[in-house]
Amino acid sequence: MTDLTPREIVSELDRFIIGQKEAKRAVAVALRSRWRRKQLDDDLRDEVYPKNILMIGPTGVGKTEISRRLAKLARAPFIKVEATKFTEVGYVGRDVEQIIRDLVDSAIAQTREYMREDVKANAHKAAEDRVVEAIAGSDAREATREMFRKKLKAGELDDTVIELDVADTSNPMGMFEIPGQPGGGNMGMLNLGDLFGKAMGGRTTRKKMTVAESYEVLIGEEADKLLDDETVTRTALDSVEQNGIVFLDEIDKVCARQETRGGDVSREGVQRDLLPLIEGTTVSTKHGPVKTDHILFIASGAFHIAKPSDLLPELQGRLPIRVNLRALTEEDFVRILTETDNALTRQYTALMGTEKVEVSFTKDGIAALAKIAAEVNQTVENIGARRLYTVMERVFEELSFTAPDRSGEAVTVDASFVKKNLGELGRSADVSRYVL
Ligand SMILES: Nc1ncnc2c1ncn2[C@@H]1O[C@H](COP(=O)(O)OP(=O)(O)OP(=O)(O)O)[C@@H](O)[C@H]1O
Repeated sequence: MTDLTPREIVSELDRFIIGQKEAKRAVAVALRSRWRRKQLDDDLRDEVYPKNILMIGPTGVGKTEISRRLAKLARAPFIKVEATKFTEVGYVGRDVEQIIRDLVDSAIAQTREYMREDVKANAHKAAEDRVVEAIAGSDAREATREMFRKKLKAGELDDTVIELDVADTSNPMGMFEIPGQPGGGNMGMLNLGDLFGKAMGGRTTRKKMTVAESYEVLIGEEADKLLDDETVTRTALDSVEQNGIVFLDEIDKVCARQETRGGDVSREGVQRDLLPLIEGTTVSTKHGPVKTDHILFIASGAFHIAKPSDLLPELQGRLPIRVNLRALTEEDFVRILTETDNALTRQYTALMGTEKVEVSFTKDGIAALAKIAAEVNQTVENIGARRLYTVMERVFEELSFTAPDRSGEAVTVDASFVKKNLGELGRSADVSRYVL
């Protein structure tokens, strides 16, 4: 849970996403509403429902990215699901509950990660003891241990190879489905490795590695020992119920439009199946029941053909906040390429830097990249900012391959570099359909 104000949340999102102000504001308010709800008295708190959002906009303009970044900011469990998945053959109504089960699984992994961070200091000490013991032997005198401990801290032992008993995380017994268990899917699955692993105090395996390598492994292992599974699970379940975010993509594709019949029946069925989750229900998972009442749902779709008003009225009512995201322009592409913290120009420069090739971009080089991306989007198919990835990959193809032979060189990506590496591709819709 974060106590950032809406303005602060938007400014954090600005670091990664260009434009789309309306959507950023909406998610910021939704997150702040959670914080406000937490401040209320118990009885009122249960009455306040999340401000679920419907994001409307073409593909690749930042809908998922905004939601994912928001979740990261709030340390909230997050899952993205395509609503159309449930129209596939073989799916039945209750399968939508799997969304919550998957959310729980990822929350457990995430919670463990965060809690690991918290216990790391203690784990560090325990890992150090194990390394020293592996080097000095278990019956070494305290003075000897101390001497090794000092060397260890100074990094002098990093390349020493030691043998250690570490937890065996491989699972030869695999997953075992218990026949006749109701609920299907994961409910009836038991991980025998988990079961026996715990019952028998964990299997271990003897491994050779350098001290430097062993450290990370041991810290992870020691941290896990300090964390008890029950606390992790309890915290994760609570986090899902109070902070969870479900991103439901392609919701427009499960709209039943009035003029069509047939296949649409199953689509409306999917909406009906999803409804209880959004309205608030209890889903049973192998870790315990989860109430979905306060999970934030962000539904999204292009709504090119169907309209939001084609959604089931009950569903419309549960997605009260509507925001439009606009298609991205050439100018947006220039900004996306340069201004965000994770801008592609930065990524490529850093990646080539690992080969000691110094890449720099000129203004006209970036303008050329943005222009081509915008043109191909227009002539072939508009896939939004995703086009930048394919264009960049193509422009860098040659350099990516030859970089190891060009160590020490400087490469300037200007308009002519872009032109040279794309050749006629950008100009021909027929060719770019396949390569860009
Ligand atoms: N406005 C933007 N600013 C910066 N990067 C963006 C923007 N829009 C999209 N991107 C980048 O493009 C990629 C695709 O965006 P995203 O996954 O958010 O698409 P989307 O709108 O959710 O589309 P879809 O509904 O098809 O999943 C991401 O890697 C994202 O970082």
